[in-house]
Amino acid sequence: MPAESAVLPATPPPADILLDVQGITVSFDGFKAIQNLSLQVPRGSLRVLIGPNGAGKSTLLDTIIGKVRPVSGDVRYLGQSITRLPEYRIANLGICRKFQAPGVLDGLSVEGNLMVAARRGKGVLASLKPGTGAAERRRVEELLALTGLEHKAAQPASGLAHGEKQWLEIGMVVASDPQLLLLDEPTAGMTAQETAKTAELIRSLAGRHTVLVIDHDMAFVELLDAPITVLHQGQVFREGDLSTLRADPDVMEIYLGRPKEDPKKDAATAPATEVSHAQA
Ligand SMILES: Nc1ncnc2c1ncn2[C@@H]1O[C@H](COP(=O)(O)OP(=O)(O)OP(=O)(O)O)[C@@H](O)[C@H]1O
Repeated sequence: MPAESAVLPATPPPADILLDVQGITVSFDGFKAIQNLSLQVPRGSLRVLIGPNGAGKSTLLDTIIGKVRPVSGDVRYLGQSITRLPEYRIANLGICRKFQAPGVLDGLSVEGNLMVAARRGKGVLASLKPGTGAAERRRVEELLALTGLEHKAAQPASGLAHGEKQWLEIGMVVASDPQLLLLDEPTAGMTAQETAKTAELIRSLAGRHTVLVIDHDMAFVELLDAPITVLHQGQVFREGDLSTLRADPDVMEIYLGRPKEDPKKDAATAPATEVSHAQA
C-alpha cells in the first residue's frame, strides 16, 4: 500500500468520528499521567498508539473504557459523552478491550470457546428464539475463518500455541461485534511469523470495526500500515505514518533519549535495551 494511504485525514468530517477524546487530563494523586489530550478516531479506521514507557497509552485506554476517570475533558463516542458512564454501560455501547474478555477456557474446544463468546450477553429468552442456534453456528464458522483456526476447531484450547490462543481471544472479543476494539500489545511474546499473521488479522477487522492498537514492536506497527499517534508525557506528541515518524528527530529523541545535536554519537552509545524496545 502506498505511504500516502497511511496519512491522517486533516479534518475528518465529524459524522465520521467514532471516538472523540476532547482535552482529557488524568491525575493520579496529583501526577498528571495524561494532560489535555485530544484524539479523534474515524469510524472503521485502524489507529496505532505508540510512545515510550509511561507515555500514558494504557491510561488512555483505561479512560476510554471508564476504568479511570479524567479530572477534566470529555470522551465522546458516536457524539455522546461517555466520560461519566459506568464501565458496563460503556461496554454495552460496543467498546471492548481485549484483556477484559474472559480468558480462553482451556477445557473447551476452540469452537466451543467461540460459541460461548457468541452467546455471551444474549439473554436466555433471546437464545431460545427459533434460528438462533443456526445463526450462532454460522457466526462461529465466520470467526474460525477470521482467526484462521478452522483446522483446530475441535481441538481443546489448552493445546493451542501462544499465538493461536491470542487469535482465539481476538475472535472471542469480535464475537460480540464491538464497534470499537482496543488492543493492548496483542503481539507480546509472539514469533515473527505469528506477529505477521496477527497484523493481517487486525487489518481485516478494520472497516467493520474501529480498532485502536497499542504496541511497541515496530515490525508489527509497520505491517499494520495505519496512521500512528505518538504519545509522550501524557500528550499527543506526533501523528503520522511510520516513515514520517522514523525520519522525525524529535520522535527519535523521545524514544532513544538521543540529543538532536549529535545523533551519531548517541546512536552509537544508546543502551541496547532502549534501542530494542522502540526499534523505531
Ligand atoms: N494507578 C496508577 N497510580 C499512579 N500512577 C499511575 C497509575 N497508572 C499509571 N500511572 C503512571 O502514569 C504514567 C502513565 O502510565 P501508563 O501505564 O499509562 O503508560 P504507558 O504508556 O502505557 O507505559 P508502558 O508502555 O510502560 O505500558 C506512568 O508514569 C505510570 O507510572
